[in-house]
Amino acid sequence: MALLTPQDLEGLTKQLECNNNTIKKATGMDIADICKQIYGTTLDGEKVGIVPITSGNGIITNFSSSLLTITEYFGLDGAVTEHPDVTGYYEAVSSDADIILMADDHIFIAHNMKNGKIATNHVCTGVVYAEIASRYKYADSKDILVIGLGRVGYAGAQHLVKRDFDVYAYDPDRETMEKARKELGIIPYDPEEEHKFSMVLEATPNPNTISEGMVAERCLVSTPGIPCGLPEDIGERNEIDLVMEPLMIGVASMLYAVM
Ligand SMILES: NC(=O)C1=CN([C@@H]2O[C@H](COP(=O)(O)OP(=O)(O)OC[C@H]3O[C@@H](n4cnc5c(N)ncnc54)[C@H](O)[C@@H]3O)[C@@H](O)[C@H]2O)C=CC1
Ligand SMILES: N[C@@H](CCCCNC(=O)[C@H]1CCC=N1)C(=O)O
Ligand SMILES: [Mg+2]
Repeated sequence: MALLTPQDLEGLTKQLECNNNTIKKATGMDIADICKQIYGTTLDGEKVGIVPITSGNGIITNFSSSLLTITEYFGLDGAVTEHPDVTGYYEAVSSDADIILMADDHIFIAHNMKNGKIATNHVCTGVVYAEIASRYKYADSKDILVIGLGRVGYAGAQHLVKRDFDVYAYDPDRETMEKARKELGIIPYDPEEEHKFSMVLEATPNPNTISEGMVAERCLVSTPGIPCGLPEDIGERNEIDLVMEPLMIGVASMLYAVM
């Protein structure tokens, strides 16, 4: 499980504004519209309790404050609890929070105390980044490439198959590829084939996972993967729209998912 670093979270609001502009240009919708489309829900100033968790690698200095920024960006009433862990959870529930946000090193959840709905960051991130890629206005077909079929990528591929896209995928882990081919019906991407895509979802923890042969002249690369999988030179040469940021889009998806 690749963990965020405080550096990843610097200038978060700026990163979100920049990505929202790219998303609007590339899809005609902003992040809130896209989340509303995915879940059929809206946000209405809900109270959000953010509970720091000290387990495992411990508290990431600006993680909770980043969540507070995100909840406020989407018009919700967020608050970070004074204490972490069980004491913090008790504080949030006693303060009548509608939604609890908290993460250990493995799972990051949004839990709606009023309707019981619960959502994880990795599934919500996969789904929202997949949805963004799939709404590219200049797509040349329903072909979409998914690079990385881990917890995030697999959820994204599943969402795209459900939405009737022709989902090609690549992951070096053979078992994962076999599972995705059998369970999702994805088409294994063959690098030998000269098949260039106008929509790419990348969800790997490695750089340079996107090669020249994968991207069409005009392409939307939607990637939650950290670090960026798109090599600098390809990004400059082709007309590529890049949607990439470390946390906010996935959290927006979690909030809409539990309404
Ligand atoms: N931006 C955001 O909001 C979020 C970002 N992340 C990031 O997304 C990335 C993926 O997270 P998870 O799915 O939880 O990780 P994971 O470890 O479950 O899955 C990663 C997958 O990528 C595959 N992979 C590695 N190198 C590859 C390559 N060259 N080509 C194709 N596939 C390759 C691995 O075989 C593995 O199946 C991580 O960097 C994580 O930090 C995760 C959650 C939210
Ligand atoms: N326990 C810590 C938070 C740990 C979050 C680890 N999870 C990640 O880094 C995932 C979430 C999005 C991308 N990676 C705290 O409360 O400060
Ligand atoms: Mg995100």
